[in-house]
Amino acid sequence: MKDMIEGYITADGRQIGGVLMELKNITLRFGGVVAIKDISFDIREGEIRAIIGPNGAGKSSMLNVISGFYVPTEGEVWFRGERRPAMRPYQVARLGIARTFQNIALFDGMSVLDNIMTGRLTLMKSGLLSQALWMGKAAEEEDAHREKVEKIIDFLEIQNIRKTPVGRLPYGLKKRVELARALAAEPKILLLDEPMAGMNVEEKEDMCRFILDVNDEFGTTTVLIEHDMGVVMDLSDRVVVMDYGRKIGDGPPDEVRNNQDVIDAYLGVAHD
Ligand SMILES: Nc1ncnc2c1ncn2[C@@H]1O[C@H](COP(=O)(O)OP(=O)(O)OP(=O)(O)O)[C@@H](O)[C@H]1O
Repeated sequence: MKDMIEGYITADGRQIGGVLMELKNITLRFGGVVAIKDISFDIREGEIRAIIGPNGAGKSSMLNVISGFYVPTEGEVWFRGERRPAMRPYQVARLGIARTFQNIALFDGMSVLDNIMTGRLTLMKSGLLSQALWMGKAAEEEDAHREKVEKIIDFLEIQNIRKTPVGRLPYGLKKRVELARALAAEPKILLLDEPMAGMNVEEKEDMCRFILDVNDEFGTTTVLIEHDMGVVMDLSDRVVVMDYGRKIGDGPPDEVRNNQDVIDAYLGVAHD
């Protein structure tokens, strides 16, 4: 039963909370190209929210608006009850929004552990200078960060590769390390840009399980773009459907699946 203020209980019995982020009448233009046209929707605490649509529909642009990387040409982004001003990416990271990318963005020469540690940089209080002047405190802080990171490593079952340079890992594991790094930032909202792209069936199953487990264990609000409809239908609580920059559907997977506009625009179209 849905309640606009308090949230709702999902079919599988999870409690979804109140509105965490609200996108209000978002329009985004790149010169003459209108990537997003007057779209509004919200993201609730604890929810897995998918954004789907054909190629060029505006999904990545929308993810970049949510992350704060793009400032919308028109419209407002509200986060935790306040209008979010234009911000620099590091300021957004401090607000608690972490993401993974369509193309993996990890440091190939660094170990899995060190890559994941970089996810905690925005949470670290002691910089280089304080480390030099006040070693004890900085070391203590680093221990605490390592402990958090080790927990995530255990949770995502990557203990056996923690010292391996990321460049040597197969694709599916790299994606899992990326997820681990995003989680290391303890995000309020986790943004996943095509987390299953390029994966085989087994890797997809693993990734699905981890996304659900993360949501279950940490209550992480998750927004994901995904092309694999099976994955979207299995994973998400609510789905926004975009086509040519417009929103043509918004609701639980079953509702969206039966929406004729969506069938015409997306489900009926062959996709890679
Ligand atoms: N930086 C940019 N400069 C100019 N046009 C852009 C830019 N980014 C996106 N666009 C245009 O905006 C529209 C939406 O693109 P976007 O990448 O958001 O779609 P998408 O749904 O994520 O596509 P895909 O599924 O192929 O990744 C497209 O017409 C694209 O060419």
